[in-house]
Amino acid sequence: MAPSQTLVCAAVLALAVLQALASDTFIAVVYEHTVILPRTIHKVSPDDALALMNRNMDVLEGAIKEAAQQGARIIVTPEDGIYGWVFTRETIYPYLEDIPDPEVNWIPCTDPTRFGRAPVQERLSCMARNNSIYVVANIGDKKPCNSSDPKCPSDGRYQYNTDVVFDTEGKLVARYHKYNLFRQETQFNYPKEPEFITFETPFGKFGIFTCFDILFREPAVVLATELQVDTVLFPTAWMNVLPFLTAVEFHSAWAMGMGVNLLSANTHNTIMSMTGSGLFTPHGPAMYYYNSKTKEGRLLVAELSARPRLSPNYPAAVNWSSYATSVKNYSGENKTFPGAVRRDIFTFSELKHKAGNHTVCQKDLCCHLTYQMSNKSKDEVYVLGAFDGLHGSVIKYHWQICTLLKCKSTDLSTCGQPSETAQTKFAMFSLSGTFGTNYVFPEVLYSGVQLAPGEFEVLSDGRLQSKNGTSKPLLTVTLFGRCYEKDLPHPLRSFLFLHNKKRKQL
Ligand SMILES: CC(C)(CO)[C@@H](O)C(=O)NCCC(=O)NCCS
Repeated sequence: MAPSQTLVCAAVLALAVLQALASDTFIAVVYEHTVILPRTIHKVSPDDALALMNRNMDVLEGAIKEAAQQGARIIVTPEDGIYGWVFTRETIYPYLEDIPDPEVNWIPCTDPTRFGRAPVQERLSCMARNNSIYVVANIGDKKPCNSSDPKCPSDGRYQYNTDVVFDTEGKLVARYHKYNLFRQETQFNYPKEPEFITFETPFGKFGIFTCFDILFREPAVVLATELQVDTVLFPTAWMNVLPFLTAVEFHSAWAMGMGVNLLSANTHNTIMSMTGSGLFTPHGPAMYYYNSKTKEGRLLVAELSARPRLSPNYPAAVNWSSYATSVKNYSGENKTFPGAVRRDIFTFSELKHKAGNHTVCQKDLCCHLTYQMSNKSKDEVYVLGAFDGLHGSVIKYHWQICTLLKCKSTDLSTCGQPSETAQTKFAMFSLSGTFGTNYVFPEVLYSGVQLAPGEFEVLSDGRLQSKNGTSKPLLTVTLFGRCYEKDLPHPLRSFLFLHNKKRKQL
């Protein structure tokens, strides 16, 4: 055979083998872990730090074994799941390890000292290897630097909030440094550039990012649209915020809006309002958990499609403004009034009747609603709301929101305040808006912060509508739009940079 023929044969063979190994579906697990927190805010010894991390890893090991027994190929554990979040730069230091670039081909379980002391990576690697399962965890990376690097912090090291993935042999296959740090995370540095981390498996192409990242373009949207991942791994420590940003509500909406699977493992801490994990698909949640009452974590198992993408050009396949720009405004006699959802001033219009059509507009956004309530209770008020503007006090990013919302009480000044329960079911709703973006996330939230799997759909003309009415009372139906190109530059990135430089000069 000519060399070129041999090459072709090898390629064909390799493809055949890959196809035989590839599966249409796979079982995945996310574990909502109640993190055991350090008992002191003071700096501890490396041994004490490891002891605390081992207590958390003891619990995670139980979850990993259980996941493997249930046939899962991959398990996701939460952000800050091994040591918590109450730290300064100094006090987190004993918890950190140097995490190498996965291209070094390292199995910590079989070669634990190759890159210095790394007991956490060793144990995670062994848990993956001994149970033949991909393990996804969140730990801290430290990278020494010196004055030859003008951005090197004064204490001589970078510290990163880091996701790691170990494959079924225990090999480190992915390392991701969190790009969009949340405000209190001063123990960590921002990476200089966003990282777009992916890896291939027989059950699809995976991407990874963490928590606050999900609200921004880089790396989250780029992974889904340009790098075309099938499933996103998402360790998080998410603090629920009603009405639009509870964990299960927004994370399920992101999976639908982007047309990918999202495996979201949240930390469980009811005092911090952290609960809500799930295995979310483009068609809705396969499994989810929200419990603000118990202290217990929860293992969630579901079988997912390995190739869930609806089309290669999703989400552009949905024209979010098509319907809304084609209809006339339902103006009528409806008065509008302003109301605050936290600091954002929405334009609201009360749904006074049992059924009807409404339009409200703010700036460039007009929202249309057609609805029918099953019962119109005197004790409850619903509004249609619109918001088009910058959200956030420190980090400012642009939202366009259309929402059907239950007010906290019958007093209209409470519209937009958090409300967890409702009594009114809807026989139908259809919500649309004149969005200036392709990135719109459809949320439906029922009383008790419950999702509505299979009970609503998004049409290609951008309408979010019920299929057969709502099986439970409704808290909110929301089209959550993000205009990434109108976001302001991140103020904290440069602030922390200058801050570190100044500390160095002192
Ligand atoms: C929901 C949201 C965004 C509202 O401002 C906020 O409550 C939230 O949970 N942000 C992400 C939190 C995060 O990155 N945690 C990791 C370190 S504690």
